[in-house]
Amino acid sequence: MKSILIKNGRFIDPEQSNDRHTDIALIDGKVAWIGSGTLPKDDYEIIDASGMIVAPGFIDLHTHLRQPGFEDKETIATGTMAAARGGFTTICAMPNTNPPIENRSIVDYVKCVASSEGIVRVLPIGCISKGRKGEILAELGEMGTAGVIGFSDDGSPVPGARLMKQAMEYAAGLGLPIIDHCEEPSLAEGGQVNEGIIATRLGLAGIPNAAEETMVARDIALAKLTGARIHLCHISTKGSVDLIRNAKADSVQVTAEATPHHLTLTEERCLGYDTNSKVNPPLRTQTDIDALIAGLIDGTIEAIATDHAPHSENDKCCEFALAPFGISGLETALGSLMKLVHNGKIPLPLIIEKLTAGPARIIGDGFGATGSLTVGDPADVVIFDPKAEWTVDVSKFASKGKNTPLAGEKLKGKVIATIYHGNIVYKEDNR
Ligand SMILES: NC(=O)N[C@@H](CC(=O)O)C(=O)O
Repeated sequence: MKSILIKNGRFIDPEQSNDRHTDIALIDGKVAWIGSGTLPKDDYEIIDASGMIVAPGFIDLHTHLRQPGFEDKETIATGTMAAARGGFTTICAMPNTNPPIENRSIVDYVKCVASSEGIVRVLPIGCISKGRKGEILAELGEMGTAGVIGFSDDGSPVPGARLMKQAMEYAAGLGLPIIDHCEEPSLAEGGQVNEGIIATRLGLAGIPNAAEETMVARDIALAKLTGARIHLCHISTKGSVDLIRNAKADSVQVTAEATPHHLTLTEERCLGYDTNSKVNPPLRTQTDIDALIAGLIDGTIEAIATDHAPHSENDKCCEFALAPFGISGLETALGSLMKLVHNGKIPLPLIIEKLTAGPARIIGDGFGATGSLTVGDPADVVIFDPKAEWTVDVSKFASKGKNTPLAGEKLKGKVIATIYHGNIVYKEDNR
């Protein structure tokens, strides 16, 4: 492995409150030197990061890798390549695969394929219930021993409060979080887009805010009762942000994530019946976006996670009501989020924190994702140009999922290189 010297970049590491121009040396897969004292002598590959941001590699708490079972949509190989192109060095793999990640052997399978075919760190998440059916608990204890970072039936809620309570009790005993897809099924059933005037104009059934908020409220109550740690996935409504803020004030152990699409796109995106705008939870309103942004700023929401949900072109090429939910998000995350920086809504260091230190704290120690760059840390680094403009060309995606409503859109902010454990796993052409 060749040592790397990153020169002249603006180094932003929110965990260390670092924001300064400095050089960084990476040796043997670790951060070896940051700017002060004598640079260790070595035969470095030099990366000139003038005008660029140098930050800890991004961490995605919510990625659908689809393997095993849905390799036509994505594989661990293609999903980790997409992650690298998006600046992510750690991704957490959701268990709605086939078979689902519901016991030790499937956790081992994902880890094994990730170590041989993946190019960034993959941390599996185990199911809460067997078959994600919400009926009986999955093998939480053995999956905990096998190294999952938490438990989730993501893609489906856990409808029964009693089972969720039991899951929380077990997860708390294992010191792991419940990673919660909050959706009240009887309210969401049949819904295609956000409930409101746009759904009416489209003639599609709506999914009300309350479908999410009812479950957020229930699971906050259960977390308070059990003392468990819960992490709420893809929060999309103002009401959810308010509930989480109040729960934190009440010392409930709750954390939350928002996605780049829920932070930047409104329900109007669905007006052309573009199935690539169909996502669960649905794109909401500007009021919700403003509340999510306020939640990021005041710490109610700790992380930005992509909910990368790749689907094949065949799956999405159909009537809106028949299309699966999901947006392919790893490769457009940074460019989308930079809109919020360029229009003054969120400062750049805060966006970086929500992609690094924020998710790292939720994962916790012992999984290798530090979300920070101090000497001795794994050399997981992203280098990006905050001003580079580019057009989203899905034919260039590494992901098999070309399903993004941003196809053809101009974004400003581009990953130039991603380094995982001291290896360059992505570098833009001609750099
Ligand atoms: N977020 C999505 O729109 N889709 C997810 C699952 C889900 O949460 O519905 C997927 O796995 O495709």
